[in-house]
Parts: sequence; structure tokens; C-alpha cells
Amino acid sequence: MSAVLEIEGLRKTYRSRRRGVRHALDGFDMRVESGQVHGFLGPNGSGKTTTLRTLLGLIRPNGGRMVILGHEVPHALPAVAGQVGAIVESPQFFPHFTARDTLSLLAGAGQLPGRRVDEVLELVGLRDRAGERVKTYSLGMKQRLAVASALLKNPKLLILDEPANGLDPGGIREMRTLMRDLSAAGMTVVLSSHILGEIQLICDSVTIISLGRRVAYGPVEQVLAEHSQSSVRIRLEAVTDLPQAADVLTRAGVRVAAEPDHLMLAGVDKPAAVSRLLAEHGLYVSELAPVAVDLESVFLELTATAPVPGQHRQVDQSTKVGEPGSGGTGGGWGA
Ligand SMILES: Nc1ncnc2c1ncn2[C@@H]1O[C@H](COP(=O)(O)OP(=O)(O)OP(=O)(O)O)[C@@H](O)[C@H]1O
Repeated sequence: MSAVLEIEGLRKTYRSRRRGVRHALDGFDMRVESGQVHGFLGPNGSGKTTTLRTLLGLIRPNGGRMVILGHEVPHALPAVAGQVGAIVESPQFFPHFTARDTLSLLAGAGQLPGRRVDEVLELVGLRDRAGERVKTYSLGMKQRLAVASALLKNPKLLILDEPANGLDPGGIREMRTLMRDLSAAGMTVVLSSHILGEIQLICDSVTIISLGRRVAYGPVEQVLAEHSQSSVRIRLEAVTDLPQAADVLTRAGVRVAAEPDHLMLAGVDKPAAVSRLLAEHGLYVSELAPVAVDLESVFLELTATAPVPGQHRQVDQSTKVGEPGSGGTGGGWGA
């Protein structure tokens, strides 16, 4: 398979007098093969938008290499821009325009044939409402209109930042069908999302980013398989002992996520060693069960963003996997 998108060692550093130096991208790598629907996942502040904006020439990187459809960017962006459709920030539409007016205006500006407007309206499922003003649209309909605008030029690569944001379950399902249809038609789609269950269903492959670095990548099944061996749920005879058990295990190098009535452990090769270690500290296991993983649990494990009751994880507090202290019990989604 050929790569439609390749990123190697991308770096972006922000400097401010107040906050000092912040490495938004710290040697980030990514590769997306042709015809795939590729999920780009990471906690808040991990560098997704910075990556996408850098790719589209909206931000200048401090280092690294980016190639789209065989052309090195940003240098060769003019050569590939016509083949890349992107929605990185919510586009603003004229509220008094209808969807058809909006798309006709954009098609005219891009010197695209008028029939393309009807084609994309059909594709995103807005055909029957195309004559209504945008200000009467639901959030989901506006999202579809945004996707339609990115599809006008029939791009080879479609990049969508959080396309399922604000959609209800029905809207998400339809978005999923749309992504699959586009991919079946030969388009490569990169979409960033927090809705991991959906990513698991929609995407062929994923890249997971944490603190500006890639921490996992590959076909969804492969990423799941790589992490399915070592995920274990434990319960203790006394639920009040859970914090102490979490502490003991973390100090022993096990990655721990605390739930109200159990602990989830990652990276456990020998489950028996866990019960032995805890027993040595007077902590007795009542249940120890391997757990089939889904993408959400892999994501939480790798970025250490599993919620902990009473704690709120702040933006940027994901972890670098493989480094000392990368496990830990801390963190929950920012409230
Ligand atoms: N213009 C800027 N100046 C300073 N820091 C910035 C700027 N833009 C982004 N950052 C920082 O870079 C890091 C990565 O931000 P980015 O927006 O790429 O994350 P993200 O993964 O897209 O997050 P989210 O899911 O919340 O959109 C964050 O720490 C953010 O605060």
C-alpha cells in the first residue's frame, strides 16, 4: 500500500513569557495508507489540531518532514491543495444562505462544475433540506454541510477534525456510513475524534498521540491485539484498600487506573505476581480477571487519562509511554 500522508519527527514549540516553552509536537510520526479511514486520537492538548494545522500550512513547524500524496509540504502545498479537503476549525456559514447557495458560492469560487453541488448534497444526506436556510439547521446538519464543502473538489485526502462532535447517536451512525462510502470510493479519510467507540467501528487504522508524540499506531485490530494480553481487572476483599493497592502496584511499575470498586491494570505479564505482591502488603484479592480491551481502554492506558473519582485531569496531562512514571493512577477527563 502507498502512503497518502507521511509525517516524520514533526516538532512545534510554543514560547511565551508567562508559560515558558511548550513542546506541542515533540518528534511526532504518522503514516496513513491510501484508501484508509484513519483515526487520529489523543487527549485534550495532546497536539492533534497543531498537527493538522501544520500539515495544511497554517502553522510553521520547528522541524520534521511532512509528505502529502508524494509531495513534501508545506513547500509543495500549492501542488496538492486541490487534492486535499479539510475541516480543521468549524467553518462559519452565512446564516441566511441555504446549503445549496453556500455550496454554489464555494463551487463558483473554486471554478468547480455546478453539478458537483448536488452530488455532495446527496452524499452527505442534505439533498432534501438543501433549500432551507443554514440558520435553521441543527448542529449535525451544519457538520454535514461542512463535510459537503470539503468534498466539493472531490479530494483524494479528506481531513476532518472532530467531525462527530455534537452529533446525536443517529447522526454519528450516518457520519460513519458516509466515511465508509467515501473510503469505498477510493478516498483516504483522516479524522480526529474523542468518540473512541465510533473510531473503533469506523476506522481501519489509528494513530494515538500523547504529549506531542505517537504512542500507538497501526490497524485497529493490531493495536487492540497488542494490548489485549496484559489488561487485568482486580477487586479486593476490602474496597477501602484500593488506594493502597493502587499505590503498591504503581510503585512496582504496573500501570493502574482506579475505578470506584476495582482497579484496571495494564502491562501485567504474570497476574499471579500481582496477588502475591498485594498479599505481601496485607491486601487480599477477591477477583483477578483478564479483560478484553476496546480502543477506549487502550487509549486510556496509553495516555493515562483514565478517570479517578474526585480528581480532574487537566489539559496536557497525558503521559509519555515507556518513560519512568508513565503509568500512575492520576487523572480523569478535565471537567
Ligand atoms: N497558539 C498557541 N500558543 C501556545 N500554545 C499553544 C498554541 N496552540 C496550541 N498550543 C498548545 O499546544 C498543545 C497542543 O494543542 P492542540 O490544540 O494541538 O491539542 P489538541 O490535541 O488538538 O487538543 P483538543 O483535543 O483539546 O483540541 C497544548 O498544550 C496547547 O495549549
